[in-house]
Amino acid sequence: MPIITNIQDLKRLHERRVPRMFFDYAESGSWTEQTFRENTSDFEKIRLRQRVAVDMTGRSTAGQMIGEDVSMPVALAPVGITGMQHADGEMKAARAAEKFGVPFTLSTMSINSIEDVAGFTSKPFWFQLYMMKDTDYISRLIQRAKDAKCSALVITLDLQILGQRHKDIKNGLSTPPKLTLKTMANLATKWAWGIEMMSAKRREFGNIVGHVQGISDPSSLSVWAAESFDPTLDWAKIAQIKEEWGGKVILKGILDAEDAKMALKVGADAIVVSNHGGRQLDGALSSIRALPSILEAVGDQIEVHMDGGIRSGQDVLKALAMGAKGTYIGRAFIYGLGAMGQQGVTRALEVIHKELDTTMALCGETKVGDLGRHNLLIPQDFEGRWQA
Ligand SMILES: Cc1cc2nc3c(=O)[nH]c(=O)nc-3n(C[C@H](O)[C@H](O)[C@H](O)COP(=O)(O)O)c2cc1C
Ligand SMILES: O=C(O)C(=O)c1ccccc1
Repeated sequence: MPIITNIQDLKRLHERRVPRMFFDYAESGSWTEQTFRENTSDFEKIRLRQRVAVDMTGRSTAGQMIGEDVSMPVALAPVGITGMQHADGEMKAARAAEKFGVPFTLSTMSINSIEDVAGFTSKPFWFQLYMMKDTDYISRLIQRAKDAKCSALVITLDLQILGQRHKDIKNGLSTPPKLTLKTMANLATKWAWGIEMMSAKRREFGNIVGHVQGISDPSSLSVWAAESFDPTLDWAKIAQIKEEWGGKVILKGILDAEDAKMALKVGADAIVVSNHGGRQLDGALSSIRALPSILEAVGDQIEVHMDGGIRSGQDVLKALAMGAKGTYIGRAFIYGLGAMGQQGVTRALEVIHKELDTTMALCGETKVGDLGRHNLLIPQDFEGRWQA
């Protein structure tokens, strides 16, 4: 087994193992990919304050997210068609998260169903909901998530239509995928992935089986999303869904202080400051740059989480020190899954945990709860350079 010391190692193995179509799908941002790039490059602009001669024994990364104990405040983000990166990828990622003591979020767009994941794990996971036009179908999904004892509903608000991702169109990514000669030639070189995929329990969208009907062009992911998702989604509907669910609600995809205030008003338990990993509105602020104004607006009244661009434990530390109470990783765990299945997700979590712990020690801190702005050196123009 290769020696893996960082997330980039897993990314390289992922790219080698998984068909181009699915690697590109995971890696892509929308349009020019500016927001996607800045999600990571803006983390680099923040520097850390080194402190010395502080007793660094007894360190712990443990904390809580929405009242649930976590071994570190890093949840697995909902990622669509995770099961195409590795057979039964959602089940494997959920189990890795459970063993590590961090939350797993199952996407509506998963290959494994809610029931598949519930049957494979013993702790409650979180379910991510996309609001679709078919309200009966949404009600059934909510009931299934309740039956599976999911402990939070994560409602994603930033994808009622799909941002354009050039590579997905060129690669013919759709349901089912368009098998061009180029795609076939590439698939032929990914035989290890193919052989393993034949053992999958599920080979179709587990949560949305039977829901892909009456679409004018089912061969395009964006046409499918545009025709299935509810474009009339508004705060009143979000309040209704919250009522129907009756449990904890996390609103994901908030990037503006005004929207954060609306989330507070509908009574969400937490929000996720997120631009969908730079896959939706290209040109939007990076998540880490959007975070301070949102914390200022609602940070003392609601739990604020963030995702986007986290590729290391140092990034996690920066987000927490900035004031986020929790973080999520998307691609960082997908690289691990694509590279080595469950073991790879575990490795991604281990890498991030180690980096977080070491960085904490070198910053003179022993508890994640003690992290704060005092640990960071933030350039003067980092905030407030873009005024509405
Ligand atoms: C391949 C891929 C698929 C995604 N699918 C979903 C999804 O189904 N639902 C959702 O709410 N977010 C989805 N996201 C967004 C992630 O939940 C998360 O916001 C993002 O990946 C964070 O950025 P990062 O990848 O830089 O960590 C997806 C992201 C990626 C990369
Ligand atoms: O790719 C995504 O980011 C995503 O959330 C999605 C949306 C529709 C279908 C599959 C995935």
